[in-house]
Amino acid sequence: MKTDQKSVPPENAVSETESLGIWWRDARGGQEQAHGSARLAAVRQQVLPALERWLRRGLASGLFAVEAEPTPLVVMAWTVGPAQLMLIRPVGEDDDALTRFLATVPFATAVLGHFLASPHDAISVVDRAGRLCYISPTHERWLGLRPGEALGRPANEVIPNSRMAEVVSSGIAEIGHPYSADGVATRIVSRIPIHADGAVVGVVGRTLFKGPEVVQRMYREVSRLQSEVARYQRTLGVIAPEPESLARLVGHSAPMQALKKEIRLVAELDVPVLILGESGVGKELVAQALHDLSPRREQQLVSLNLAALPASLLESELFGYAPGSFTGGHKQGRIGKFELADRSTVFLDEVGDIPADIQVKLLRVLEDHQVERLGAHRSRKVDFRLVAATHHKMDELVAAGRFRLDLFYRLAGVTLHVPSLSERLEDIPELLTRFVQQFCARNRWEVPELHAELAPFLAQQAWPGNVRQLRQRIEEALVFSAGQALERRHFERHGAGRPARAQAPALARAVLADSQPTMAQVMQRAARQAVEDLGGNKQKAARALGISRSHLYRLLG
Ligand SMILES: Nc1ncnc2c1ncn2[C@@H]1O[C@H](COP(=O)(O)OP(=O)(O)OP(=O)(O)O)[C@@H](O)[C@H]1O
Repeated sequence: MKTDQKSVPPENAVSETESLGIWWRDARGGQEQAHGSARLAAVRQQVLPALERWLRRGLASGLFAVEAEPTPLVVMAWTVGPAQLMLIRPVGEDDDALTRFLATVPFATAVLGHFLASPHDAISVVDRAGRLCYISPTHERWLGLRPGEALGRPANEVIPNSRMAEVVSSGIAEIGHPYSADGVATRIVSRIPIHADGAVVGVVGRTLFKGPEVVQRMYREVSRLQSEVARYQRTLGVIAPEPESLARLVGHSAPMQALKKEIRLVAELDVPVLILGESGVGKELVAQALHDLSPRREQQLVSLNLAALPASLLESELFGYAPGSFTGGHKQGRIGKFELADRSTVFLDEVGDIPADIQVKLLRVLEDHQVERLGAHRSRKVDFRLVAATHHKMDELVAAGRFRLDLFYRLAGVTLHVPSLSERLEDIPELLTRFVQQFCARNRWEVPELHAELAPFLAQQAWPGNVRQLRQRIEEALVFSAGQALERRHFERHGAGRPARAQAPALARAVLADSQPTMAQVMQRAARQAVEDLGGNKQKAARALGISRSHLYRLLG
């Protein structure tokens, strides 16, 4: 055991059983008195040097330990006028923690003093009535109090939002609570009830001034790490294999990543989705992905292109017809797309082209999911999810009175916008590689080398037909590359500088023939010319123009 005193010789030992003794000295007259154990006088030689040291520090009172056999002694000392008074007692095994602390730590009072005066801790003590009986200087300064000013006052009058009185009543400690004087938690507070004889006699409050800064530092560090993890997760999201349906949608440009994220989010939900975007951007692939990632994926997606059908057929395709309801129909009647899509998704492509009378019927079906076949007198409830797509600007159609606003709201529970190729030219290298690989796989070709200048060259071209047109141009170039390395010249075989025109000669001719046509006129003329050039084969004409068949039908009128 460490003390500031040498060991007392055994003959001067104070036994464990000896009781408290009082020693008194008149500093001026040197007069001494001792009361208590007769053997107390025997430790005088050990106690006095410790007392002198304490006196030299000029303190009015003190606590110190003195080593003795068989037990150490605790000395409490006071200066009263010119006299010094000491209470001396041995430390026993049953002594409380404080006494043992005092007896075993030679600088025990300095430790206690540190706690009371620490700039990082504020201490206050209330009695059982919740009145302040001690408040440390640090706490006084923080609260703007003069020394001793708050003593005897209720804690909740002096300390904003104090809970000392509550802890006196409950007797339950509150450890490490955030404390706020004015709504912003800047301190950590512990309130500890002190029990004596089975009752709460007071509460010690301890406010940590340094703690919150540490907590805030940790919080900042955790936030930094969290955002780092999120960044890695985002990166991994790109690296990790995508679901197949999303992988079919080639492209990792920022707009495509955003779109894929939205698809994942929306797919799960049973809301109608309207997919918007120019012709050939991949709206159908988006619709398929929405279905494949939805809870309805076990069933087949049911699709219908509304622009590719004459109005007379559209109604029966959508809603079906009852047996014998019209001449030329199947005898046993026919199920419509909505019924076919029971527990699945129905995808209505080119929904902006739907005739007005069918818009009304469609609205009715969307409102209550009741489908009535043509010529039938009963309707049937069908559990379908609707996904629709259009290249039209729907607000313009609605403003022109060509599309019902109420139907638009029904369709567009959520709208997804598919970016045009010009908005994501950085996807061209990936699209080029994918389309080349797919073409070669289909035709059992070896994948040719792709010239380095190819992707930048393609990115410089205009792609009014978007990805569909790009794909068609790549496949055409592959055909004429005859298995050699794919180069720019394979895209320029028509001699035109711009592949967008070169692959659509009819369109180029139409543009050159008339110096002032509107774009719509140019497109219309090009469509007619292409159909004529290709012997009336609309499928081939659409391919040659780099547009969808439905788009071609629209142009032909
Ligand atoms: N991101 C893409 N990744 C791979 N292929 C794509 C992508 N976008 C479009 N395509 C391809 O382009 C062609 C047209 O796609 P799709 O039919 O989905 O376009 P769309 O927007 O529905 O066109 P439209 O409005 O003319 O019907 C398809 O061959 C499709 O595979």
